[in-house]
Amino acid sequence: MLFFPVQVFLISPLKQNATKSLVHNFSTSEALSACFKIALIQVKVGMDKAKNVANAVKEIHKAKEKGAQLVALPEFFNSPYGTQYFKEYAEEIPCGPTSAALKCAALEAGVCVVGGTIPECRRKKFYNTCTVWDEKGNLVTVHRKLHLFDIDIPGGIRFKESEVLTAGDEITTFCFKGIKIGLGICYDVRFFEMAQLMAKEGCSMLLYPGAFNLTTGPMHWELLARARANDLQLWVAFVSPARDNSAKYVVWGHSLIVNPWGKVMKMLDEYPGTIIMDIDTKVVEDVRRQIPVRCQRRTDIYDTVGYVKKN
Ligand SMILES: NC(=O)CC(=O)C(=O)O
Repeated sequence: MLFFPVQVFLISPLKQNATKSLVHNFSTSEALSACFKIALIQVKVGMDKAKNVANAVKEIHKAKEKGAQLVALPEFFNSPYGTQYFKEYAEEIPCGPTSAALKCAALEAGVCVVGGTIPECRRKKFYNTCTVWDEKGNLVTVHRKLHLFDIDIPGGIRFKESEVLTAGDEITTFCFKGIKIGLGICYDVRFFEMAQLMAKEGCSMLLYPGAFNLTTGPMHWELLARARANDLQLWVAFVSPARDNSAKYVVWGHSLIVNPWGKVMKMLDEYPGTIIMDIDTKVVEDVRRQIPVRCQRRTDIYDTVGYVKKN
């Protein structure tokens, strides 16, 4: 087998700006300052889908009572995590019951809901999909997990999402109160290039519903959140389900928010809970002004991303 080094430009289908071919300098006029209150809801997920959804809806309303304006749920909040469950729990978007419940919760509470993820069936394929609803209950966007979680760590964990799921093929950002938020799902966070594209698009925050496990969680969960926040100088939030030790896939929990300095501002343990936090995107500007790596890049040396293409 021959391997050829190939130089490629980072060009990607960005939903908000599909026609824009990306250059490698960060735009300077992108981020408007805004303050908002975010809630990250770490719920326990069981076998009963209706109960999982009702519980999430109840927590959305509680977060609203605490002043939250944007409420985010975890990965697979309506379904247990496991390839054996995805087809059974899958729904069409937006006409399934989970979409209906999220739409209604967003409208009744008057908040933006980032609906974690659910198994989605679409044209005979299955996806791991995040929906975003505005405070009027309109579906703003969907993100389908781009990188499927296929790993094998002997003595640790083996998981193969691709046995059942199909990967999405678009990068997704959306606007909330004038700022751009980038969406990724769990394993997506390991792929720096994806996060970098969203930062280049002008995101001030990256939000990842995720469900790491007891092997990778302690090693990489906080590390990855801080790495993305520090490298890209933006807010990063991860939202996990709470831990259920009787589940086949035991999640790490530890939903967290990291500021653009790379500092963990709030982190839960493994139990159900909610993080409520004021997000000020002015911090993004402050960090970027004080440590101006974005305009110090030696793009003359590394303007392109090299990879090795199999032929
Ligand atoms: N569950 C995932 O998608 C990712 C994960 O657990 C990991 O990257 O580790």
